Amino acid sequence: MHIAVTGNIGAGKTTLTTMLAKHYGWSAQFEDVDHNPYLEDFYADMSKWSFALQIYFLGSRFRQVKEIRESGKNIIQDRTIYEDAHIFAENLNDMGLLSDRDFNNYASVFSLMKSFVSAPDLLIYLKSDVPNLVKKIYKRGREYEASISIEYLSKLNQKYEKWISGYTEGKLLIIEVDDLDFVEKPEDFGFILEKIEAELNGLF
Ligand SMILES: Nc1ncnc2c1ncn2[C@@H]1O[C@H](COP(=O)(O)OP(=O)(O)O)[C@@H](O)[C@H]1O
Ligand SMILES: Nc1ncnc2c1ncn2[C@H]1C[C@H](O)[C@@H](COP(=O)(O)O)O1
Repeated sequence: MHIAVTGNIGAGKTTLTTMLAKHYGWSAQFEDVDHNPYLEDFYADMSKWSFALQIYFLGSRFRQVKEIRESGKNIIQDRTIYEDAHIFAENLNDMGLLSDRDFNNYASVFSLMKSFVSAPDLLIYLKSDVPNLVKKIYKRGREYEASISIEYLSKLNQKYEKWISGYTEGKLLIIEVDDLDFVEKPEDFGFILEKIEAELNGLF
């Protein structure tokens, strides 16, 4: 079984992935953030570092895809390789922060990799509006994320909505998280578990 949690920066993916892995006793796969050699530089100068960061995330996410394929374990994954390409890289190109030449180069590598990627059994999209994302990013307190603009988050949210509305690769569960506090309220976490189990009925 492979479940992936998807959503904008600060939506609660890492938190939910951790809680689900603990609840089901499954392995969790997290994004390469703390040891990422480009992320801090990227936020200081997006145009200069966007290509290097995209290639780094693509490689690191593809390593996870390979591990999921080979391990045979039940895995909960925090963000997918699709988001790197369809959300972040595309958005940087739209914003003029990743040149057409670099984006086309990136896209051709991604399209090659995509043929090796299997969709998760269930994709859980954590939908959140921009003011709530800002609050949660602030609560998390990573210094280099202080420069993230409302414009950047709004554009990413638009990309997410577009991508999710056309997602047909597998089962999809959309959870509106702004009125949920699955960290502090067990009943809110229970609500999410019920939804997941209803989607995966028969697969558990
Ligand atoms: N539903 C929620 N209710 C309250 N706080 C939340 C919720 N989801 C996430 N948080 C908090 O918001 C911050 C960002 O969450 P995180 O899981 O790191 O988001 P993501 O991995 O999507 O970027 C963390 O401090 C986390 O504790
Ligand atoms: N592909 C990416 N391009 C740019 N930035 C990215 C990409 N993938 C993740 N990120 C950033 C966004 C956050 O600052 C950190 C961690 O993501 P989060 O949504 O908070 O788990 O990496």
